[in-house]
Amino acid sequence: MEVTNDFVVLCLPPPSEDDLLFTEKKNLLSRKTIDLNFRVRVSLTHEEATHILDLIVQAARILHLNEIELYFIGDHESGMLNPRNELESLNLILFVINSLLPGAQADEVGVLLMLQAETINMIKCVGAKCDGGIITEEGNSDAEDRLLQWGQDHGVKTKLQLAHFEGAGRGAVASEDVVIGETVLEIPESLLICDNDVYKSDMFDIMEMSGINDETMLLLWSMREISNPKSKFKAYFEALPTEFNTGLSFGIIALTNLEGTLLVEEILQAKEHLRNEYEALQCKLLSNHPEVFEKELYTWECYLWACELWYSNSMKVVFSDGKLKTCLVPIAGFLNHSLVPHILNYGRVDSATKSLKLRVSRPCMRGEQCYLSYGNFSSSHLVTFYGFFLKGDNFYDVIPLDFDTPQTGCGDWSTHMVQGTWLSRSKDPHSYGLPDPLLSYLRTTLKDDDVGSSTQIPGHTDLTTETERAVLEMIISIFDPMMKNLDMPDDDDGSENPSWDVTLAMDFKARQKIIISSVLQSCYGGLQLLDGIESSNAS
Ligand SMILES: C[S@@+](CC[C@H](N)C(=O)[O-])C[C@H]1O[C@@H](n2cnc3c(N)ncnc32)[C@H](O)[C@@H]1O
Repeated sequence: MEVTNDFVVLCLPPPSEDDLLFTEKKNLLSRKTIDLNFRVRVSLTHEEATHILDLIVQAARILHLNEIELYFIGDHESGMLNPRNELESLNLILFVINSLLPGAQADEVGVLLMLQAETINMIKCVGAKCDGGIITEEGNSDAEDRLLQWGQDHGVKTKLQLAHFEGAGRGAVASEDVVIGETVLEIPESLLICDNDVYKSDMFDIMEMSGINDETMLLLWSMREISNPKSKFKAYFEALPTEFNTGLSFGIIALTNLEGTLLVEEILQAKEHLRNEYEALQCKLLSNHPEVFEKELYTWECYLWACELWYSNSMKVVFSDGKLKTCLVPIAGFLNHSLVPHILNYGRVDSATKSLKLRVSRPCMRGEQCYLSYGNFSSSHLVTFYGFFLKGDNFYDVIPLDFDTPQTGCGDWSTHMVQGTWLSRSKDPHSYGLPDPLLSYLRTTLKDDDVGSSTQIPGHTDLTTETERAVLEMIISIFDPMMKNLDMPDDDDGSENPSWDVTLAMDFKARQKIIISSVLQSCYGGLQLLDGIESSNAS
């Protein structure tokens, strides 16, 4: 800690050089003239503390940007971007404050406590926007009870219990109040299901000789292990669902309903890839070693089930030996996903206790569903690999745009994209809810050089109505056909209650239409704005 008489200096860590967005973050901080060292006067009033905290949060938000967030953040915007970024930012600030407190002088403690209380308050406000889900059933099945008991017998410590939630299957509920930073679930490293278990099995040598990669080995191993009565993980396997209902299991009517969306391509490509892999395995391995790979355990259906299990339930964890492994995590596998999660970062085994500790980044009250973040996934990724998507705003639902003309002097973005324009935080009417990098790319590409005939936009010396019109019309020309494709009537399966996949496909398509329609509406609104400027200029 650095203490200078009347000030406490609160330092946020600079962007890491290992961060792929290191340069972009440095540049953004410098464009916004944000310094990461904040001199906080010890005699601050509450109002002044709130103001300085606001500046600190703005800096922390930049440090936690991912690529999509960086694309959409405008240079002139402020305020919360999305719950994940906000929770990460506020937790970093809390960490910095908490690490200053033990060494603080008496007069510094007051201001630090004020900042700490305000940060916790902000974290609670982010959490208040989360829908905890509706419990449809309490109490567990025998298999779930056996798994929880097995966990307890093997050193799992938890403040969670199970419940069933509407539309989400099982989920975890806090059995007592859990405060920020507290561990809600602790699992010994030895209970994580990973490649170590494959290495110990009699299948390993055959698979290694056949050149099978680690992830496929895990799939093949789990396909047999699930029916091994002596498996160490019997209780885990017995508590798994018999069907996963992800996009990979969509039937033909559901896929037909998705026509016109990028999701249909994503699912078909993923499925084709898996089918090819399976067929290659059959030639290479399954038919040559029937004594190990028993025919009835290694059907295409079983292979697809195992893929769905690993895609929807696995986690990437750094083990105590420093190796990053994909693993199945008993009991943690009951946690559902949210865009306003309690557990954000869980990817490292604690080397002191040799256990994976899942800590909460926002409080979880007794009886409340405790959520995990599976990652910054779009709805299409969630549908394909997890079989659901979230009803609220998903910041990662973007529509990529391909342009032939190369970039010239308008940032380093190699691809462009849009998201629902209602998510834009820009107050400038000439942003039309669209991202800055896309607008500057199109403005440069479509610039009208005939300055004489152009009408300048008031307040924007560099913008003319002609160029703006060309930009908006270009975007409309891309999104109008997309909307028409999606406007085809839905093809339900003829029953009053369409099957789960058809319902999910129709819901997904409806969401895509809302996003595309928001882009079109914003562009048409922009054209009207330009009409108004031109007509007032003419009169
Ligand atoms: C890791 S498991 C979580 C436990 C799971 N609900 C169960 O009953 O076994 C992941 C699966 O849970 C479901 N899921 C997770 N989060 C969800 C959410 N927010 N809404 C609906 N379903 C969700 C999806 O089916 C997903 O594939």
